[in-house]
Amino acid sequence: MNISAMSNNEPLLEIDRLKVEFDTRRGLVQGLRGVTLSIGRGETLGVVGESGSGKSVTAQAVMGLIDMPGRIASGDIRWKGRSLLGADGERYARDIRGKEVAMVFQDPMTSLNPVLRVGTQIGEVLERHLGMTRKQARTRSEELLAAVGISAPGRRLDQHPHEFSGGMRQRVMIAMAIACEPQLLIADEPTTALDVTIQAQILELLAELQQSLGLSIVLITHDLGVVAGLCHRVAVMYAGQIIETGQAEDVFERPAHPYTQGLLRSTPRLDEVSDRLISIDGTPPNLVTPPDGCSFQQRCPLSGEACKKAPQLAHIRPDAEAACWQPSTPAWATPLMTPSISH
Ligand SMILES: Nc1ncnc2c1ncn2[C@@H]1O[C@H](COP(=O)(O)OP(=O)(O)OP(=O)(O)O)[C@@H](O)[C@H]1O
Repeated sequence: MNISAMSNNEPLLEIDRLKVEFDTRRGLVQGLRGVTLSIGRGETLGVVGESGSGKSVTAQAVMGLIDMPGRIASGDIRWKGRSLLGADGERYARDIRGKEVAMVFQDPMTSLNPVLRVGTQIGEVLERHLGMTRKQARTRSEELLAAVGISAPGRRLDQHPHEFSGGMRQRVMIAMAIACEPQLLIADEPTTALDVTIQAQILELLAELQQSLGLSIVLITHDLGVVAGLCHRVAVMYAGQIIETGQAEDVFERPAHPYTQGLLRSTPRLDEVSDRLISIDGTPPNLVTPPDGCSFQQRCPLSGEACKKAPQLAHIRPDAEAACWQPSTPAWATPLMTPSISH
């Protein structure tokens, strides 16, 4: 399917009941246990959850970065309606990864080559993917550094990564990621390694780029504050599954899943003075032997008999879904719909 044949609100990326496993000495780790997600054009989706919930594996699967001992066990990943899996899909995926879909990682130092000048590294992307000459690539690299807010870009191109601060290195990574004018940028904890002021600047840059380039962004983070500032929609992950999803503002105002409520209680709010943050008791389940029923039941204050059966994501409001037998919201919030299975 080509772009012109697509309607504007058709999703760019669809992840469909994706299961990813890792064959380890501890046993078969079920990293993703049936993840379904879609991202529309110009949309920013926040993917949140505790460590080990499956956020990075979801991104890696889209980028084709699941290596041994991991494998995609079942499900599908589609870009503009076409699968990226299987022999045909792999060929298609090679054409779009790094070009139409690009990724930024948490630690730029692991992605940048320390011995090559920054200009050489950005230029290499432009020469390889866009067939530019060295001279064209140099001019474009300078424009890209300027676009991500790096001053004196011509001089900076001749420097090595260690001559840049952490925030500036992340800007370089963003410049490389947008070099081929992608439609989707996946950012995996892009600000976690940075201090708070620099974090805010990088998030502001992402928001600006989204506006100016019409980018869709998947922002992976464990920080709900980051999502609130930047994202239209949010997907909350727990133990390899999405347990709540909806418009970001809506989910933050009316979290329905007890896990989302716990995450929100453990996030500091600017408009509230609190002595102490409440953390969620307990630890996530072992993904070698996940529980039969709801994966949150051992930690859930509302857990009951029904939770011995696994809940599916179900509509709780027209625009929001939760995987919980007893979704609840604060008394002042819009009443919930009777759960109806949607997948
Ligand atoms: N290479 C691997 N080998 C074995 N297990 C893996 C591998 N990569 C991921 N996993 C497992 O898959 C699950 C999901 O991991 P993932 O890295 O996606 O979590 P995450 O939510 O991104 O956490 P973090 O915030 O710590 O990055 C975890 O149980 C993890 O141990």
